[in-house]
Formats: sequence, structure tokens, C-alpha cells
Amino acid sequence: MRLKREELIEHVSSQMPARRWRHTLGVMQSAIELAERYGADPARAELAAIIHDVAKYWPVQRQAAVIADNGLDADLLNYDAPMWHSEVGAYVAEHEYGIEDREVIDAIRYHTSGRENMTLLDKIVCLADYIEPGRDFPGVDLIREKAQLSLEEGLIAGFDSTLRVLVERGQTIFPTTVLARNDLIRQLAQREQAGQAKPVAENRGG
Ligand SMILES: Nc1ncnc2c1ncn2[C@@H]1O[C@H](COP(=O)(O)OP(=O)(O)O)[C@@H](O)[C@H]1O
Repeated sequence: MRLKREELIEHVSSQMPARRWRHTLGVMQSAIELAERYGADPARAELAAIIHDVAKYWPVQRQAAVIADNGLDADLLNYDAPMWHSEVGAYVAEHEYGIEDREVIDAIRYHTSGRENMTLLDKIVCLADYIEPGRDFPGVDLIREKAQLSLEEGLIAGFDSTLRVLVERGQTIFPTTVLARNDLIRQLAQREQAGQAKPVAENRGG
């Protein structure tokens, strides 16, 4: 059964320390703002944002068990534990909170890694996670500036900063993020090409 918004907020906030819930409130706010700016449904963006980090503070063994026992993406278990909570959160959204909206579930699932062909909602929740008002990591202001230009430019800047940190620390990289970034760069290039081609076509016509 689908929980009401207030019940959901009460339950999700009980799964994490206060500072992580403050982060979630920030992601909710940024997700709503991005949805309004870029033409998505703010209520669906907020719903995904409320749930996105629900499993972040679960013991890693519990997260691994949810992934292993329910046929989720077991490849994640070959990477560091911070990558697991998104997949677990999507499972909780569907099976414990009764969310049926596939795009909301997927936006939770891909909020850390991204993926190729990200939906509008995937992009909004992932980018909101980078730029919410409480974030204060080196480079966050550049991501915020790019987010004003387009979701794609914001996300590319976000993934760049994550990948840079992982490379600097010598950590393994879950490859879906690289595929997501490649795809976003191509989307941007295609849009620029289409934008440049348009005036030529218009000139020809008139
Ligand atoms: N492609 C990736 N490969 C490996 N680790 C990653 C990848 N993408 C993100 N991470 C790491 O996963 C962690 C969790 O990401 P996220 O949920 O976005 O962060 P936060 O805890 O700041 O909300 C971060 O420490 C980040 O460095």
C-alpha cells in the first residue's frame, strides 16, 4: 500500500542521522526547483528525492543482502559499499513503500551512478543530489552554474567532479557513470548541432 507523503517522510527520516535528513530536505527543494525549470512533475521529483537515501545508513551487510536476495544488480557488490544504497533504496520504494511509478523508482536507483539514456526525472534527482543548498564540496558552485544552463551540463560537471575524486583516490569506478557521462556529452553535442542547423534551414525557407 502506498504511504501518504507525511508517513513516508516520518519513516524515511527515521532511517538516517539528522544531518542526512537535512541533506534530503535540500535535495527535495532542489529537485522541485529543477522540475519546475526543466518541465518535469515537481511532485514526482520530490517523491524520488524523499526516498533516495533511505538505505544510505543501513548496515552494509543488510544492503548487500537486499541486493543478493532479490536478484538486483549484483555487479554493484564488486564496487565500494557507498554505491549500493541507490539500488536498495529503489527496492524499498517499490516493495516497502508501495511506489508503482517506474520513473520514480528508477530515479532513486540511478541517483548515484547515472545511466545511459537517463530520463528527465533521473537527471533531476541526480543533479539535485549534487547541488542541494547544503552541499559544500570543492567545485559545487561550478556544478550549480552549469545546472542553470541545462540538466546535461550540470550532470556532466557533477560526474566530472566525482570521477576526478575517485581517480585522485585511486578508487575503482563503477563504469555506468562513465557511460552516462559519454551519453550526456553526445546529447549535448546533438542539441548544439540541431540548434546550429535550425537558422540555416529557416534561412533556406524564407
Ligand atoms: N561511478 C562510481 N564509482 C565508484 N564510486 C562512485 C561512483 N559514483 C559515485 N561514487 C561514490 O559513491 C558515493 C555515494 O554517492 P552519493 O550517494 O551521490 O553521495 P552522497 O553520499 O554524497 O549523497 C560517493 O562517495 C561517490 O564518490
